[in-house]
Amino acid sequence: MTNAIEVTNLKKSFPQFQLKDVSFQLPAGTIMGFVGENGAGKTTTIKCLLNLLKKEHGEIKIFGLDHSEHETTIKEHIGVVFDELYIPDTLHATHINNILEKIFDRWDEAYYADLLKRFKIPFKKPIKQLSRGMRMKLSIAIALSHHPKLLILDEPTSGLDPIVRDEILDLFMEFMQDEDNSILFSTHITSDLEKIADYITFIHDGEIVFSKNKDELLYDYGIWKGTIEQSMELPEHAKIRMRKNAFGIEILVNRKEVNSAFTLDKPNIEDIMLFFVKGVHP
Ligand SMILES: Nc1ncnc2c1ncn2[C@@H]1O[C@H](COP(=O)(O)OP(=O)(O)OP(=O)(O)O)[C@@H](O)[C@H]1O
Repeated sequence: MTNAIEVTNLKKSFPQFQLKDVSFQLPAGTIMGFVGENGAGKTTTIKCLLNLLKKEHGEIKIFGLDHSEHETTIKEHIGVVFDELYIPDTLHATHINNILEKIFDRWDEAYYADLLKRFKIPFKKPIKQLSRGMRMKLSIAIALSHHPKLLILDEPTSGLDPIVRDEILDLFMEFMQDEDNSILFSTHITSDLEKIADYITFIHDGEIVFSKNKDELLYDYGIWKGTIEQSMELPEHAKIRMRKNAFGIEILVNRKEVNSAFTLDKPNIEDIMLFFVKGVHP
């Protein structure tokens, strides 16, 4: 399987923040959720991928090509959505069509019009008069209308109600019907990822904690609950992170290393993130 994105040892520093040797691969034909708390480095990584920020070190390949050397070719095949629409807000959807058909060789005016109709976005209303949900849907329609092979989405569903989020997730699933298409999707809404992601990459304080197949991730970890004394019976090497709660302690464990006599709860993505961010080494 080829990779849509390959990031190797990416470094970027700001005065009070560093991306530290960020590496991950997004296999073509799959969806990766990119998660981490506020300020963890998701947008910085995405901006480096898109060459909107200059990396200091490392290698970034998109469709197997260096992202900077082949920037123009690559951008013809990428659709990008940020959490806001960075377009002058006096423009309306028809103006945007007239501009983008001159920029993208593969701009599909009919498909753009279809998406606007489907999302009930008015063709002739200035962007500033659209609701947040409508602006996001417009942004997604724009990203899809030159038939990209890769969508890079930075919190595309944040601040949207569950109905609109569901419509947008459906559209992403439709996009994935072409089996070469891929999505990198940064979000805080981990339940969206539980629905659609194949891989989860978790960044914490500028470092990748894991980048794993979602099903393996959810299967490999378990949550054990009990008292400190009872926890002594768990093998030390199985324990990953520990948290205290009102009733005792919870330990994130490597399920394969724990005897089946122990009862383990199934974690979700949010549980796993919380253990890594708030938990301590046992
Ligand atoms: N241009 C900049 N100059 C200085 N610091 C910056 C700049 N851009 C981002 N940062 C800092 O880098 C860190 C990572 O920011 P980033 O936007 O990548 O996080 P994020 O994971 O996308 O967060 P959020 O979920 O809140 O969007 C933050 O501490 C931020 O303040």
